[in-house]
Amino acid sequence: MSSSMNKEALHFGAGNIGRGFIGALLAESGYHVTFADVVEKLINALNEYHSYTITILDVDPEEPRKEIRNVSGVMSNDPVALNKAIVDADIITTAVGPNVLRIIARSLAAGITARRKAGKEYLNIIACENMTGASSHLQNEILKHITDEEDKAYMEEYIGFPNCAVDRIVPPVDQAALGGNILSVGVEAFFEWIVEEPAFKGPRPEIKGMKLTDNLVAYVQRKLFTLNCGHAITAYLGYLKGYQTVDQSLKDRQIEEVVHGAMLESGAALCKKHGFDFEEHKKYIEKIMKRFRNPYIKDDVARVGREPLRKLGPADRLVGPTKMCLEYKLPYRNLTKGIAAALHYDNPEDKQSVEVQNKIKEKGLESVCEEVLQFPRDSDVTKQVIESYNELKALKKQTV
Ligand SMILES: NC(=O)c1ccc[n+]([C@@H]2O[C@H](COP(=O)([O-])OP(=O)(O)OC[C@H]3O[C@@H](n4cnc5c(N)ncnc54)[C@H](O)[C@@H]3O)[C@@H](O)[C@H]2O)c1
Ligand SMILES: O=P(O)(O)OC[C@@H](O)[C@@H](O)[C@H](O)[C@H](O)CO
Repeated sequence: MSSSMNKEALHFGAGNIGRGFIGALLAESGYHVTFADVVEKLINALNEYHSYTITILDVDPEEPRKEIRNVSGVMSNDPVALNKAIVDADIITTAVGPNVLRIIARSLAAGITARRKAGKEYLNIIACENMTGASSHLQNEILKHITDEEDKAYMEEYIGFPNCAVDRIVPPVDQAALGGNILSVGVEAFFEWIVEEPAFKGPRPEIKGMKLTDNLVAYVQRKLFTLNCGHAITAYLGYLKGYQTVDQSLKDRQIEEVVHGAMLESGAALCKKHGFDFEEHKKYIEKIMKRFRNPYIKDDVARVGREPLRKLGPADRLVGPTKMCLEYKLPYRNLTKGIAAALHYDNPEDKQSVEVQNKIKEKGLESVCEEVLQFPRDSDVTKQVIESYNELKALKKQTV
């Protein structure tokens, strides 16, 4: 550690979760937080103001606004400055999106070599992304750039990659309406950050609001297959029916029923797999429905539905719980409706949506189910997805 009075955190991604959640917890726990990002105006603002405001978008928040201080920025594509930040760091976190982990891995590998040469010891790198095993994935990506045996041994001994589950809804906000600047961020009051205890190397960091567990997979899947599953289905059905936001979409009874039904289906499988109590799990679902309906949060369905190819991946929020239902021979009718809605997601501004639509046109739906969802051809689950897809076509015609 740099010194007990001056702890250094480096956080990749000065976006919504970076500023609105992880960076803020680190700063409130006494770290000086350096944000690394590729957006120059964000980095310039961080270096000009060294602080920003968080507004709590909720009913009667205890503390409606918070000032986050002791922050600065570094361009992620400035190798010298970034390397110094990696060497100086006592902890590194990320919230850049799962696809960007591969990109930052090269700089992290160079920084790890530099730490070894500088005689630095323990460091933990926590990838705070909506993905099972995000930190382990980052570790593997970093290892692809580490060829020196000494560096490999150093990384094995000193660099920890605890996985985590990260939960707080941080939507895009109208910063002018919040009376702030480019750094201002609006968040719901709720937050949960659960980190894999056994994977830490060296002393555990003390971070306000960070909870430790030795059963992380259960918590990541509980969150991804419940909240993110319901969120994604709301977004895709909402988009299909012409709604702008999550709360608007859920006022539609047809959508609400499928979303709630899908979360109950994934819940039944999660309880079988991880031993959660079903009654407790139902309360967890109700709380999530309430969070989705938060009238102070206007979360765009295009943000929640972003990158459908990632969200349709075999271990992600839609196919992952469906496979779990298949494993335990449980119903999955609403989940397949959600998958079908994602396959309909046709937003020219989202590159992955365009890619999915082109794939369907070129190869046909059944091939896409096989290639993207990794469901076998002619299986019952593929048939259900196709059936729901065709039903939703009619819905699309009614509403457009
Ligand atoms: N917003 C939420 O409600 C929420 C909640 C929980 C988890 N997450 C997860 O957090 C992650 C980030 O989501 P977000 O909503 O904050 O997205 P965001 O787009 O607001 O932020 C991502 C940031 O990463 C930056 N970035 C891109 N490439 C980079 C690079 N090479 N180096 C450094 N920075 C780079 C972007 O410029 C952007 O500022 C995602 O994995 C998401 O699933 C989001
Ligand atoms: O960030 P994504 O694209 O994986 O998913 C979109 C939303 O579901 C997500 O950002 C939630 O708001 C968040 O996971 C709440 O904790």
